[in-house]
Amino acid sequence: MSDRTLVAGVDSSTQSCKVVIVDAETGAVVRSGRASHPAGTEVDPQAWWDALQDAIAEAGGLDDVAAISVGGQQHGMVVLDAGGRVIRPALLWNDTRSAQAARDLAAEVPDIVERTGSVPVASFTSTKLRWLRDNEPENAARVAAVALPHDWLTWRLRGFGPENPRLDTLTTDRSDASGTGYWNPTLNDYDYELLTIALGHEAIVPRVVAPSESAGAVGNLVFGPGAGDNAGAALGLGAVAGDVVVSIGTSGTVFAVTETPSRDASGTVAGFADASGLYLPLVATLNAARVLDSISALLGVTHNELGELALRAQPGAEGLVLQPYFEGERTPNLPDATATLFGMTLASTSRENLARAAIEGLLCGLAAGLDALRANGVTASRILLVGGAAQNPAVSTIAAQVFDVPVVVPQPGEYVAAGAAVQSAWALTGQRPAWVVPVSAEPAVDYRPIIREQYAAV
Ligand SMILES: Nc1ncnc2c1ncn2[C@@H]1O[C@H](COP(=O)(O)OP(=O)(O)O)[C@@H](O)[C@H]1O
Ligand SMILES: O=C(CO)[C@@H](O)[C@H](O)COP(=O)(O)O
Repeated sequence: MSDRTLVAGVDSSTQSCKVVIVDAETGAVVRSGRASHPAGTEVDPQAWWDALQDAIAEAGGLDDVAAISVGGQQHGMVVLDAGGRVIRPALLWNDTRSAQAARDLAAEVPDIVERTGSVPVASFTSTKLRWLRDNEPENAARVAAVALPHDWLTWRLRGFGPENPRLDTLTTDRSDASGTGYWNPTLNDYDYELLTIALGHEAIVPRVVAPSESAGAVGNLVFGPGAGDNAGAALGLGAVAGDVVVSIGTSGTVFAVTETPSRDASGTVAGFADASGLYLPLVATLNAARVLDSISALLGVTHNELGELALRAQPGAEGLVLQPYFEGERTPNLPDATATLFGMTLASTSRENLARAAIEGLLCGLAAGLDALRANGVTASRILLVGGAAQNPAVSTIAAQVFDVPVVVPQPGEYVAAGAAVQSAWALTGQRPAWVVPVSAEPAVDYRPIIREQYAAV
């Protein structure tokens, strides 16, 4: 039997659950597993639990693992009754039904940006609680505790649930707490009054575990605090000042680790916290990797074939511009928007140009996010490009044409799960590990202003 110490990290993301088991000394992945989540913006958390069990089993189980930490999609509303039962399916970050509730909360609490660092949007948990209060009052009345996806999975893994409903043992971390809409990043604590304003009554919220602290142990298995997925990726990548992470998963996100909190009154930049004790100003779009899923399906090609088509077209796709608001949009805040294709002429309307317009459109949304971060004081020396769609060579090539700073593509990997594994090692040893992240591609800067100019024009 090996004498090396193994730690696990989980990413319970929108589309799937990923588990990595790594060498605590080096961070090298020893085993991994993955299982799909159901589609839709409303999901029974039991499906995440089942997927987690499957992914852990595929990763060879936890018998020889010393610590585990769970990262996950942010904001999802998991409401529990006094018996620890889930009251209704979770509303996910990309469910836009609470758009009006977000506007209502912003109007009722004029100093909400000072108090939470962010203008509320439909993604945030607080707006989902307000929607519940207004639309399902019987369910709202039963809410005894509110948790996030990573909080609930950690609690279940620690042996709690309807069979052992100790709501006071729920835990979270400051990165995920900061996305609820009722947490104050400056005071480093919940704003309980905002929670009550949202839900209509008081409720238990998970204890916020510090970055180096353990969330508990079961037998010999130590639990790290867990994190929101974007903060997890920042940890997994070891992002430092000057690094701006661009993640192209179900969501598109642009974020950086900063020493000071941000408060963008325009609502473009969310003033989140990171998972190391610092801050994580972040811009999120609703339309990212699935834009490419959709256009690949439309063209009847694989992702790689879509990339090949796109690279056969010229930058700017002969004027064809896809504004990819397939699921409404969060940034800009247009929850009811739909996608539009501009600039169709007989010459521009080709498969190659459509493939390129899809990649350019999703990247232009993210480049606008970079502009907003910069306007809020973030320095960008390079882009770290991650997430499912970053694995596509055409995406990184075109990213080097859309962003005006160098793009670095780390070795393909599950960086949210890797960040959770960092937390596991940190909780186990008391020391934050400094694992090396190899780079897989560094396309030369090839900035083509025409792409963003055309997009801005529509
Ligand atoms: N080579 C590729 N090109 C484009 N998109 C891809 C590629 N590989 C995976 N994807 C897409 O990436 C998405 C999954 O990315 P991931 O970061 O795991 O998402 P999430 O964390 O939101 O669940 C899926 O929509 C998938 O189709
Ligand atoms: O809402 C946000 C960030 O504010 C999203 O980034 C979610 O956290 C979901 O992430 P993915 O599952 O798409 O990676």
